[in-house]
Amino acid sequence: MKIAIAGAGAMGSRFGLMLKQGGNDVLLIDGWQEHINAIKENGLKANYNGEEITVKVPIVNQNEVPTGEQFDLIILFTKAMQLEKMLQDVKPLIADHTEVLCLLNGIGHEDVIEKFVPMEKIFIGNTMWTAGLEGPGKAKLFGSGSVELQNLGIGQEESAKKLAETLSASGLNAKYSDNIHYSIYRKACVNGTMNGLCTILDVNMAGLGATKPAHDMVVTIVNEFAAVAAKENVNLDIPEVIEYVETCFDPTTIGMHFPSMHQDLIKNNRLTEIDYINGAISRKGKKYGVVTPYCDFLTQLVHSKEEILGAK
Ligand SMILES: NC(=O)C1=CN([C@@H]2O[C@H](COP(=O)(O)OP(=O)(O)OC[C@H]3O[C@@H](n4cnc5c(N)ncnc54)[C@H](OP(=O)(O)O)[C@@H]3O)[C@@H](O)[C@H]2O)C=CC1
Ligand SMILES: CC(C)(CO)C(=O)C(=O)O
Repeated sequence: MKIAIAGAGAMGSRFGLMLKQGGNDVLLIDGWQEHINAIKENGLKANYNGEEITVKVPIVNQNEVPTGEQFDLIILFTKAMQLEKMLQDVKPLIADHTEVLCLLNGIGHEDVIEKFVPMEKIFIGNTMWTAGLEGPGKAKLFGSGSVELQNLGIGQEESAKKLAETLSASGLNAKYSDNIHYSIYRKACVNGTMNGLCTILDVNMAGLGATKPAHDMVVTIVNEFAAVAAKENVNLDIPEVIEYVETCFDPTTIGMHFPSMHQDLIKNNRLTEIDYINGAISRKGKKYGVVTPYCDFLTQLVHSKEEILGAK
């Protein structure tokens, strides 16, 4: 399959690497020139579950996407605030048959994608895979993960199932979800707790889980997400979601991971996706008349920290 990864940071590199190793024809697309140069010169390097590997994979700057090339699949893996610009830049690659899969964290990305891609070609989902960048062209990939996805367009279930099979054939452990809005809210509860709290407290997920107030904070935040989701007819099974969120504390699975928001702000001094996670719940809460004090406060704390650190 001919696949473009639009946004080849940590996660785009992971998916690109695994899909390439799985025999697909992969093109990475990104905007970070130093990273592009490093991959062009030395290949994509990765510490892959403890083993140092190099994979030769083509990469282009999003300002110079090849005209005349068409892709079967484009996987969107930018940060939420970069999504619209990326879609504008990759527009020439979107042919009539091109399927577009969005696996970004956060809520409501379909509103942006719909401006560029016909509904029947849009697939949305989320992932529990993790990844980090050690520097330009060098990824750190450990542990295992999963993907859930569904079609947005009516009658595209078979295409969504095939897409999940394609990802799974490269070891990405993908499955079709028959209620992706539920899955996205469920995953957003993971990010709404782990990402902001680990960033403010400067710990990994296992470190957060080892603190006494962690459980109460998780319970309160999940309840705020659930109250907002219910207004959109997504009825979260709150005890199950809390249990799911707290699996992230396990140091033997993904607990040692510093969430992507921590990587952004604390490691790389970059702005965060908080407005698309807890901030989205605050905004929706105001719209629906639901109070969300923890999400409001966490959003404010992360924005204050961005200002203090002069993040860009
Ligand atoms: N990392 C993780 O473990 C997980 C991340 N996600 C989600 O996946 C999506 C993509 O995240 P992720 O792969 O972590 O994003 P990254 O921050 O690794 O990459 C996103 C983009 O940021 C820019 N960039 C990244 N690092 C630097 C740097 N040091 N200096 C300059 N530019 C840089 C690059 O583009 P540009 O130069 O154009 O800005 C890059 O394409 C997000 O929605 C995230 O929440 C989901 C699950 C796990
Ligand atoms: C759940 C978690 C923490 C890892 O998949 C993530 O989504 C992130 O790092 O942003």
